[in-house]
Amino acid sequence: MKYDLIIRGGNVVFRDEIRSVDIGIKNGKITAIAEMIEDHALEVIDAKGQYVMPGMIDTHVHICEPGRTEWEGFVTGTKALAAGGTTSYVDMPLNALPATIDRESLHLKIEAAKGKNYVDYALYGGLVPGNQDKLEELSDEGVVAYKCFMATCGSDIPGDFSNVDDYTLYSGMKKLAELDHVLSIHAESAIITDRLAEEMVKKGKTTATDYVASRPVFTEVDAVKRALFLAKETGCKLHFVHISTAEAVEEITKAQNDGQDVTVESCPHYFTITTAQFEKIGPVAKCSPPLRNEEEQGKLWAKLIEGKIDMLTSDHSPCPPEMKHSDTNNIFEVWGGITGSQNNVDLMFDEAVLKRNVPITDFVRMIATNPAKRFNMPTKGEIAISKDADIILVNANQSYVVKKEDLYYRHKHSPYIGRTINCRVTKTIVRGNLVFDLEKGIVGEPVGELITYNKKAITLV
Ligand SMILES: NC(=O)NC(NC(N)=O)C(=O)[O-]
Ligand SMILES: [Zn+2]
Ligand SMILES: [Zn+2]
Repeated sequence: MKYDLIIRGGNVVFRDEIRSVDIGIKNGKITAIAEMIEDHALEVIDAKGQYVMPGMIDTHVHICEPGRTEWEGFVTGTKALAAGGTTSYVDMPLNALPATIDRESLHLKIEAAKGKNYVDYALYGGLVPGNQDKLEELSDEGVVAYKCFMATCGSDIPGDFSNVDDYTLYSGMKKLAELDHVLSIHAESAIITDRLAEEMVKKGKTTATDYVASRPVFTEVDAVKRALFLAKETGCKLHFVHISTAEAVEEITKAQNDGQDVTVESCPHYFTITTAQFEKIGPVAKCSPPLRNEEEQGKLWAKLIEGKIDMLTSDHSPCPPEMKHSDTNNIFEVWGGITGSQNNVDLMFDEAVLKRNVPITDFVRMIATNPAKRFNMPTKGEIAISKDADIILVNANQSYVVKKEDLYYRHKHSPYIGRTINCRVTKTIVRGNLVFDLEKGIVGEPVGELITYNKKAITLV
């Protein structure tokens, strides 16, 4: 048989246009794109009336396995990703125990992940105080990028992740510039936000709005500017994770225009939940940087519409429900992190494309093409001949309400429960394998494979 699978008659989203064509797939790759593929295939999917696009590459996911599998594991986490239209993700180096900060911990991650992923996955290495001499071995083992925190994220648990001091940030950047790797940064000023939080709690101000006020816009902008300055000094490539303010995006755009190699991501929650809504929804919507007010959110939307946001990610940072509970209703005491990866594609397609007329080609650039480019996945991110057949079908005329029982997460809480979304991912295909079908749910075995990027091997070739 010439093809294993043919996807027929969908509105296929290419780099710069949408065309109604058939896609032929053989051995996990796209091998034909034509108005009409005459041949037969083992399987045929009728995509008429639906958008056919590259699956999302969610480059910001915290799977907490090994060590904190009770928060989220590979099986549950990647079922949620598959059901939401993600075909590859990058796992963050923190929230598992140990954190992924050297060869040994990376090997533990790789072992723990084997045979449990429903979608393809790549790994981040961490930059933390004291591990500068481990960055190279992480690169040799195939991490696709590095991650550090400028905000406080320390815990006393041995093996856990910690944030960088300025020296670590500087010297880490120097080393990563040498290794020619991207450093991703959680950019918030640790010193200022920690002190503001302390003051709030002392005054008994412990609501969601008080929490947001303890992490003002300028604390994100300040950290972004400092990181950009050090990156200029060291020549390090940067990526800013979960940026929540237009002002920070502006600083990043300026640096890009100045020739700095820097990219920026933001997440669905910053576009869809305001501070006032956070106050109503409660702790499940707590994250850092925090959810902003309506005016800030509007400015961030303007940046997305202008094309200044390179990519969208979930920052899926799950935890057990008890960690989202405070007996005294003190928001500062609960876990900061949103469980949201199952609603990346549908929610943002609805809000950006259907409601705000963002071109679908721009949307696909943000969810797939740009992340593949930035995080070194040359076989992914586009519907084109010889690329991996990582494909999703989206029905733009199918509304649904997010229900707890439809979520695949280990812990079925999410700020989007009860929300109506006006489109739906109906099928997710990873390298030619159907892994999610709206009618059947998750199908088949966990086919996800590890994506590695070995800089040394590539330069030697
Ligand atoms: N430890 C975390 O997972 N933190 C995450 N938490 C958020 N975003 O609230 C993050 O990425 O910063
Ligand atoms: Zn973060
Ligand atoms: Zn995160």
